[in-house]
Amino acid sequence: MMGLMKISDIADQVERELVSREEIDRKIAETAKQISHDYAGRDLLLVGVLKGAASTLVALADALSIDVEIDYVKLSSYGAGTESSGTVTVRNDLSCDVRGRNVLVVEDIVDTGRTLAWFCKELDRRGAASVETFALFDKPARRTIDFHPKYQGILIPDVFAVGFGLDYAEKYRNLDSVAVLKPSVYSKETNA
Ligand SMILES: O=P(O)(O)OC[C@H]1O[C@H](OP(=O)(O)OP(=O)(O)O)[C@H](O)[C@@H]1O
Ligand code: HPA
Ligand SMILES: [Mg+2]
Repeated sequence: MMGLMKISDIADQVERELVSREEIDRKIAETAKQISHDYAGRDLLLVGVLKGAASTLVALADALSIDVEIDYVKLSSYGAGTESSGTVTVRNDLSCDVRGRNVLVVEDIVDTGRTLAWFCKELDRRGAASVETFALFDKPARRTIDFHPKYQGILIPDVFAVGFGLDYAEKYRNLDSVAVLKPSVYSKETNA
């Protein structure tokens, strides 16, 4: 692994590690194997939900043994804070037509479930042949919508997490594992 930021690089800001890099690598490898098996011989379009899913999508695509097409959509519901606004908006749309395609939506995290539930419905509306989901991290305690990704990720407790794509105020996405920040980080960053 090249120079991704590690917890030791920002030890002053981190309270504790939540998910190790080894656990992430294991989950990605296991899921990639399952997806390669499930979609063998079929067309597959991977859709990463920006910005958070970028790290997960690249890691997953690298671990697949089947050929796939890749596209991205930018959705947003959280803004700069730690609470979902409740409204999902498309900030940058897909560059392709999903009509008749098998789509696998790739996310960093499923939290309330609003983003994935909304986007899956939208893909159905656009005429996708099939729509499945993978979220690398899963916070079931926070669900407000009954949503279960087909490929289940690593379960995490009801705490705000950063790293491997997950941000706080657009920072920490390039941390190589997942951590909980010290409360002092949140109290300092009012308008930074
Ligand atoms: O299950 P939910 O409660 O909908 O939360 C999950 C979504 O929230 C985060 O995105 P965010 O809107 O923060 O955008 P980002 O990916 O650019 O950080 C995350 O990447 C998921 O897309
Ligand atoms: O715990 C989280 N961290 C960062 N972004 C998020 N979006 C939903 N939950 C989270
Ligand atoms: Mg975010």
